[in-house]
Amino acid sequence: MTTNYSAPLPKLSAEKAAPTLSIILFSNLAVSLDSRALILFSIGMIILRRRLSSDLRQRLANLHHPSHSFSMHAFSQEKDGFNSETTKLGPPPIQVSLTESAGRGVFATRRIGAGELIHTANPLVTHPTQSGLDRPHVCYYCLRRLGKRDGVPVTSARNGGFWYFCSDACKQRAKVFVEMEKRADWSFYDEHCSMRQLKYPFMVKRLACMVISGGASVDCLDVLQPAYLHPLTILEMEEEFELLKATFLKAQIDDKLIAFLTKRWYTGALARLRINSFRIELIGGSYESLLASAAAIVEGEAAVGNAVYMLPSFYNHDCDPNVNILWIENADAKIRAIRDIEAGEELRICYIDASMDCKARQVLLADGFGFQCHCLRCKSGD
Ligand SMILES: C[S@@+](CC[C@H](N)C(=O)[O-])C[C@H]1O[C@@H](n2cnc3c(N)ncnc32)[C@H](O)[C@@H]1O
Repeated sequence: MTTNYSAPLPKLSAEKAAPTLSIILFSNLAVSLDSRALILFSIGMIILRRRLSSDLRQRLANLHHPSHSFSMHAFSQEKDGFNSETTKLGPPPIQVSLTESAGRGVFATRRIGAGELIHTANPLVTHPTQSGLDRPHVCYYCLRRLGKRDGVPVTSARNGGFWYFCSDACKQRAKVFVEMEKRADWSFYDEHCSMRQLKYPFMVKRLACMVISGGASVDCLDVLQPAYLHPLTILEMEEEFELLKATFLKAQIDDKLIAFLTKRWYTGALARLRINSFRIELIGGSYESLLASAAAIVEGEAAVGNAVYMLPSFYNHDCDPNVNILWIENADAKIRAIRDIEAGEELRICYIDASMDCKARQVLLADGFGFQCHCLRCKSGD
């Protein structure tokens, strides 16, 4: 992790803001009490305020302390992409804290056994690969493969094509971006990005549509670490930005709704997607989709799309990881321990193909993620 890291710290969760709210509520209640009760109440309030303000002071101090960390309980209070499976089981046994040299990382809060499902995560934004759009065989929302026996795909007319969904539920959920996509002619933007084989601009387009229709907050990716962008890359991104903005303007989307759409927002979103997005390769599902996956691998199209998540974005890399991330039948991620992990140990995934040799891994990590890997495997030259 680079020393000039400057990603913003996570915001206080609803739970952490609660003490301030309770002071206001108690103060209003005091108006209806008689004078004796009011004196007793006031003394109680002074004690309570002292306790609460020292609690708040401590929390603020923790935020600025180098060992700043936040538990998964704070995350599960937010709309961050956890699915019900995780919340039903309670907070996962991990916390995000600062590492010595790799920025923030994920640490075990208790011993985790080999094979244990640590947590699951739903994506914040997904997008199918280009081949999935040209010859639709994955759900436009959840990226599930559309096998013949998976039910008749629910389709929706699109400019010159169709959106394919695996179910009515996905079709409903996709409304937050599809309704906005339907209103515009994307031919220039899509062609520009497809010709350059770009994938992340499609995710930013989807995110922009979600923000406009109220399906995502404008700053939902801000907490993630941004990649360093070369000035020439920024220039190229600004060209894409102009096309995106022109598309919305041509579709006569209200100026107020697209006020957030600035060069800064666009490049900021891309900078975050570059190092935090996952390439989704499915490993299972129905017999039909297993066959479809096998056929796709033979054709060299193992990936069904890309997706970005909140919590999985905090996992650092190791060429010999102790955790892996799996996608069984759609873009919902499962994070599983590969071996036994002790309490306090950092959980790391492998960002790249671990079967490559040391030199190739080092080059890929430096070029793609901007860091030099010093993991034990790299140190041993393996
Ligand atoms: C997906 S983010 C991981 C979370 C990140 N550390 C943070 O604070 O948000 C990927 C970035 O983390 C840093 N990183 C991840 N693994 C690392 C490692 N093994 N050594 C140094 N930096 C690492 C790099 O800056 C990389 O671009």
